[in-house]
Amino acid sequence: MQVWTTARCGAGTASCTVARMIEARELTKRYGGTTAVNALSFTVRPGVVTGFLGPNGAGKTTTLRMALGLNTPTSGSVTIGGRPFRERPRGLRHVGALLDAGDVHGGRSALAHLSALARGNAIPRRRVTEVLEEAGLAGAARRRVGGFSLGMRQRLGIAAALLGDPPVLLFDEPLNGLDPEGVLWVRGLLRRLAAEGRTVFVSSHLMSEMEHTADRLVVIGRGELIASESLADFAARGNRRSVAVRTSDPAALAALVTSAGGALEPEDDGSYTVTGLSADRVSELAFERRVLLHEVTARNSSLEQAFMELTADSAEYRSGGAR
Ligand SMILES: Nc1ncnc2c1ncn2[C@@H]1O[C@H](COP(=O)(O)OP(=O)(O)OP(=O)(O)O)[C@@H](O)[C@H]1O
Repeated sequence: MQVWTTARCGAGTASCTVARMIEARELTKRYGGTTAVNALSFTVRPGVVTGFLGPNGAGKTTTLRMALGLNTPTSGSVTIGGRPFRERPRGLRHVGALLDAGDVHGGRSALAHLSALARGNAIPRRRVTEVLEEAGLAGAARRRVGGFSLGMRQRLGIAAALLGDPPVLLFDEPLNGLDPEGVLWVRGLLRRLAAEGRTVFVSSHLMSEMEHTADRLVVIGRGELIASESLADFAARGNRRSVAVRTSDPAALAALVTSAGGALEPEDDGSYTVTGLSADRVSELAFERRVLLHEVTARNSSLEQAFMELTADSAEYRSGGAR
């Protein structure tokens, strides 16, 4: 079903791109002694899904709230289309957002909630019906939101974000509480919104949620920028060219590896991990110097591992068993 009508602006033109960009510059937010966001700079462009990733407490919600003018930065700035969001006269028709799905009056029906938002933002009433259908809530439109499950509230929050047919969309953890069908729906929706030339910025603390959806990533830890790049570049960064090796002459292998610029670390199971060299290079070196290898295996770290490695030092909350 094609519900979108107003969000196109000659997608791809330079002025359209600028009008839809989210830009954070040295963005900082302190709460008393806690620095939630620290000198954060990044750019989010239209036409792609940008994942906003970070461990619990990294500062994602605080950043999104500042982008939406709900929190004031301590210093620095965040703009949408070159201006702070507060100065935007068109509200939901310019920027749609899902922040806290629970933040809806429980006594109202989904229909009444969306209708009130539509009235307040000069959005045609037919959009309410369209987004209820899009979110799979048409059958529950007249039910009180207080009786909604977490997943239904998420769907309602997403419907509200879509209501103004906005060219810029921000979603804070949109997959929370959704069933598998809902997860697939959101993934498809985010990709479609981006393909239509919109700016789609979506937060998550799980790489597994983003790796099938996002084209680019902004990764933060303890409020600071860790990476702002394509998914492929991020994966390559985490891929430390590690090679698992077994040998009966570790001293000779260590000398070879070190002289070639790599490093050798022993593992608990008697094998060794070589970093800084490819598996082919390790094999060649060992062959040239007659060092017998019993195993040479290239290890590719997954995106999840890359995320864990790069955010390990900045994760505020870790379970006791996490390494
Ligand atoms: N209103 C507030 N007052 C004091 N501290 C706050 C406030 N809001 C957030 N913080 C702190 O700022 C830091 C960042 O919180 P934030 O909610 O932005 O992180 P997050 O990345 O969205 O985390 P999560 O993935 O758990 O939702 C945390 O240490 C949090 O405790």
